[in-house]
Amino acid sequence: MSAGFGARLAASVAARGPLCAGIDPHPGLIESWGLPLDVSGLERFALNAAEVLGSTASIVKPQSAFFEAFGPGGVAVLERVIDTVHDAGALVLLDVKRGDIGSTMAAYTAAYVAEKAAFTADAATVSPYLGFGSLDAAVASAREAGNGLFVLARTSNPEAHALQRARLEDGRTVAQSVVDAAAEHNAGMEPHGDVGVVVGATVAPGEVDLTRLNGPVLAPGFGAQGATVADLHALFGPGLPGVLPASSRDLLRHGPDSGALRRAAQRVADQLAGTRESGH
Ligand SMILES: O=C(O)c1cc(=O)[nH]c(=O)n1[C@@H]1O[C@H](COP(=O)(O)O)[C@@H](O)[C@H]1O
Repeated sequence: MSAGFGARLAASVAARGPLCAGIDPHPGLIESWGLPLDVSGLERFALNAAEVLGSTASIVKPQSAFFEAFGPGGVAVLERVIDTVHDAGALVLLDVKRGDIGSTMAAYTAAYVAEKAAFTADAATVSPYLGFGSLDAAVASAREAGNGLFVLARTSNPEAHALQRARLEDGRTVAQSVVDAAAEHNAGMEPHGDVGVVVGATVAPGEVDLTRLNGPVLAPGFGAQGATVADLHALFGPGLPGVLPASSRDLLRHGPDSGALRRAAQRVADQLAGTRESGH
């Protein structure tokens, strides 16, 4: 059996840095690459992006919604994207944000992260907002298969504030309770656990305490949603320990030229590694 997700992610980040490159084939982006708005255009867009970003970033996050929007043909393209990213040497975090009662979660788990799952991703995004316990079995079967989960805790969108900052009876915020539940699953794992959390790069510093998490933190909102490298440092600390800053549109707008897309991804990777000026 291959190493667990936490260990594979740590190795990939050590080799390539922490950038999580998103593949979000927005209709406007497909058209801006001069491609038709159909399954053939989606395929050329997404496979080109997968090849380039899969050879630059440590982990690539295809957003399933943009593939599902094209129907079964789009979903078939998503499957090829996963294979292409793997062939290029990166891990795949499939962004599906599933969340349901436990018995239904078992089917989503079989689709995405269990042993012999229908899609061969390394990890998937899930929502804990039917109660974190509804994800417990998914955590167990992902772990058994050597895969991971990223649980939404404090998301990057402004509509999330009221719900995720609300206080429980014990005084913790809802978002903090999600982080704490993930931490329980990760306790004692080395180099770190396989249950990540999502904390948007746009979130105000000090809102969420990640010190006990012992797992990866996906930080979308970096780039197109306005968060900068300086914001990441203010939020997560200077070394960005365990943090995977995620950017989709802000990278993809540099296509269709593969060289330009590769240079854009490398530039961001270098900024994150602190080898360049942070550029703002
Ligand atoms: O789970 C996610 O990836 C996610 C969580 C979150 O809090 N905010 C967020 O934007 N995302 C996803 O991250 C991507 C952001 O895309 P860009 O804004 O183009 O970089 C989209 O695929 C979103 O669905």
